[in-house]
Amino acid sequence: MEKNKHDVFEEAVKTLKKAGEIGGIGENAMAFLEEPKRIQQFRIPLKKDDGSFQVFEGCRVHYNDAIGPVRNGTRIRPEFNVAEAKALGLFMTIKHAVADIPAGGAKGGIRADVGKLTQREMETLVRSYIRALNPKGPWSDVPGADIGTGQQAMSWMLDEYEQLTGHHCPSAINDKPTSLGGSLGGEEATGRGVFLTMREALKDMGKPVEGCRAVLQGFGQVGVAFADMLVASGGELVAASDITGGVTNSEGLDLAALKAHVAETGGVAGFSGGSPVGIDELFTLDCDVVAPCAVHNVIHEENAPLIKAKLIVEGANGPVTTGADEILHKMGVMVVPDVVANSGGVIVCHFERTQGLSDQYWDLETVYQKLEMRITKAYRQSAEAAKQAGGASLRHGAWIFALKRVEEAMQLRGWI
Ligand SMILES: NC(=O)c1ccc[n+]([C@@H]2O[C@H](COP(=O)([O-])OP(=O)(O)OC[C@H]3O[C@@H](n4cnc5c(N)ncnc54)[C@H](O)[C@@H]3O)[C@@H](O)[C@H]2O)c1
Repeated sequence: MEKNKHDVFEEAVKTLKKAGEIGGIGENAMAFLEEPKRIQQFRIPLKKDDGSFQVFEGCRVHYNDAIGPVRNGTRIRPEFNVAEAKALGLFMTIKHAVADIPAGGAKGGIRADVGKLTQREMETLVRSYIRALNPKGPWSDVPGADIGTGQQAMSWMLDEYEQLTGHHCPSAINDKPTSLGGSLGGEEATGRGVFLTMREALKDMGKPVEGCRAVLQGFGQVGVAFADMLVASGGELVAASDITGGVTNSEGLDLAALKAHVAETGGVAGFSGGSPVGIDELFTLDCDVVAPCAVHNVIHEENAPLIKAKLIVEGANGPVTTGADEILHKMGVMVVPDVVANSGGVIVCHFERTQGLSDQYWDLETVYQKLEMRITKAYRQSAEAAKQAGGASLRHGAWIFALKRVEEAMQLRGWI
């Protein structure tokens, strides 16, 4: 997968340019949007517990803030790089706009291997990141979590921010635990959203969720929440894979047993309730829906023509390459794009910030209800924009809808 890491931003810009062309977005808007508005880069020194010393590279991309303050995403992994942050910052800009969230897109992170850091080193690194970034609060830049950062890291970030500013401000950081002002429903939000957008797409195809046969790549936070809702709604999970391997059962996998197996062994491989299948091979199985919820670029020009499902729902960011997208569109396969399908997390982050600013915290039912309303609307708006663009793909529909909003905001501000 890492062989594609330098292509991530190029792939994102290809989609940007194509959507801009189909949607008639003006050349000034396109010229401004082809690179981020601002990039902060910094180096973080760290004295390690074993007496050694290491310097870590960090960055934060503020892709575009025309429709509101930028938000979200702090990634810590050994391969993290600026191109990745730029691509994800652009995706975030589009995701916010398509879900009618008045926020811009940002992404940042540190190039580090979390597994090789002690807890104290991790805390120091994360606190140093906040000092280097010096975020200006909820009306400017709100960092959230991503790969390598969870609720503990976000708690340290919030504390560091509040120590620096001298006052409490829960809405300055997203993805916090509820005891520090986080929202209920945050952990399962993305997987729920993947399910809800799949349901809308099936509706458009005249098919019910009941009896729908899905294959899932990625048995993590997103994949499991998606599978839970699928099975609870009468659908069948006919194959699942993670980094350890895959398993298939045409009669439907026993989800509870699979979850217990993963909890016990650490992976899907070796589950006795089905037959082994390759981690990418499962995409070409006989099924109605493919849900890639692991990593990017896994559906490409070689395996796209072999896909039998009529619907793909992108739980991961960028799992379908631009080349594969064109092939699938011609084959009549609908792809619910990442910027809509996996926007559940971003939407609940918006709720988290709203709750923090108002000091009023919602129950789970309220969060779920508002999530369903907002993500369904994002899907509908994208489908309508695709139709208006003369039968464009749902991905281009979503991007066109978002780009028009961002373009209008930039025009009103007098930027372009
Ligand atoms: N968690 C969120 O709220 C959220 C929001 C938007 C997008 N995403 C994206 O969704 C994807 C999954 O996120 P998550 O939070 O569930 O992560 P996670 O770490 O909880 O789970 C990832 C899963 O993918 C599997 N995996 C990793 N590499 C793989 C490979 N090469 N082939 C097959 N399986 C592989 C892992 O074994 C694991 O089961 C990521 O691409 C992430 O960027 C997540």
